[in-house]
Amino acid sequence: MSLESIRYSRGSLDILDQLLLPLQTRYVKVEGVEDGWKVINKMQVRGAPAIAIVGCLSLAVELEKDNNSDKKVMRQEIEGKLNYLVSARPTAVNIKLAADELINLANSLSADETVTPEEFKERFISRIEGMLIKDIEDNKAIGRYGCEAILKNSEGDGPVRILTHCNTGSLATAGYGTALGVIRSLQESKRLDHVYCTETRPYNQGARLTAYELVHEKIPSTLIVDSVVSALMNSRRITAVVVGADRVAANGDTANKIGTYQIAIAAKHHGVPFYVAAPLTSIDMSLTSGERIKIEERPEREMTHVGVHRIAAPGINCWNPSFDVTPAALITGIITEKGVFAPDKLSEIESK
Ligand SMILES: CSC[C@H]1O[C@H](OP(=O)(O)O)[C@H](O)[C@@H]1O
Repeated sequence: MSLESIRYSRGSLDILDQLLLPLQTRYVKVEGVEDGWKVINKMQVRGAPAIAIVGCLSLAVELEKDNNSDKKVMRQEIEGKLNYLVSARPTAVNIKLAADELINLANSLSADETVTPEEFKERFISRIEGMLIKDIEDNKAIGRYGCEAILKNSEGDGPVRILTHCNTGSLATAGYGTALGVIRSLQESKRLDHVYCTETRPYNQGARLTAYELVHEKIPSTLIVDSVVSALMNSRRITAVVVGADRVAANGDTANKIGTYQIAIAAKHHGVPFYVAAPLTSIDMSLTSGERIKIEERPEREMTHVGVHRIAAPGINCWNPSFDVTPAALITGIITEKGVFAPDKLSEIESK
């Protein structure tokens, strides 16, 4: 059973505070959209799919308590709250796509005179609840397709070694994970020899979260410092790199956790296949290339301190981009719930 980052029932939402992991397991109650924005912006919950799901669920719990009976007012408030939630973190596209879908739903429910205010709320909240279930189903499909592709692409039928970056597991999604879902599928197929996970400075998603998930499930793994990646590829046979995504542009350029780009360069140099695992909700076909992806810059304190302890010299300037963009040319395949696609073939997904 993988870790539960989101606890939801109609009218009630609690999230696992990932800033406290792995030393403390504490859930934080989310009573509405204000709370939703805060837990996303502070990165108490993080990961592109989880951000979208928690943001929308925070609206669902708020709407469940709302006794408003004017559909037009509800529609207007929903649009404003969703646009507010999207502003919590700019790079991941999932919450923007979810907001667009829900605003369209609210518009059609409001315009349909046969729909009562009670039905409006019920159908709107049910759509959001469906996202929670669909994300897990999508991740299981990503896991299967990714496992199949890596085994097909590897030499012989021996066990494989995977390198991953950041956290893309149950703590970044509704469950099972994207890149970590591929790793789980390889483990279930008994073809996984070893996983190497990077620390992923400065938030340490790898050291604190991915390592936590891997140890929790007894998956054979080793933690490495971010700067060891090239030395690892040079000294160990790495079968493939599998990472997640926050926003994939139409040409396959992919924004992901800072450090992903240089791992892709090292993989190219060492002839290691480099896969991005992401649901369709992470693909932004409105962007022609990765140049237009907004890269979030986070507070320098996340670099200069570990907890309350300062580790960087006072007064030094800091630059703390939270993501970088890996060009499509460095990506072997994009693993989605519809299958694995070459980066320049994303437009074919719709027809699958
Ligand atoms: C399921 S992939 C999620 C994606 O989000 C992470 O970023 P953050 O921890 O800042 O939300 C990282 O880029 C992962 O690949």
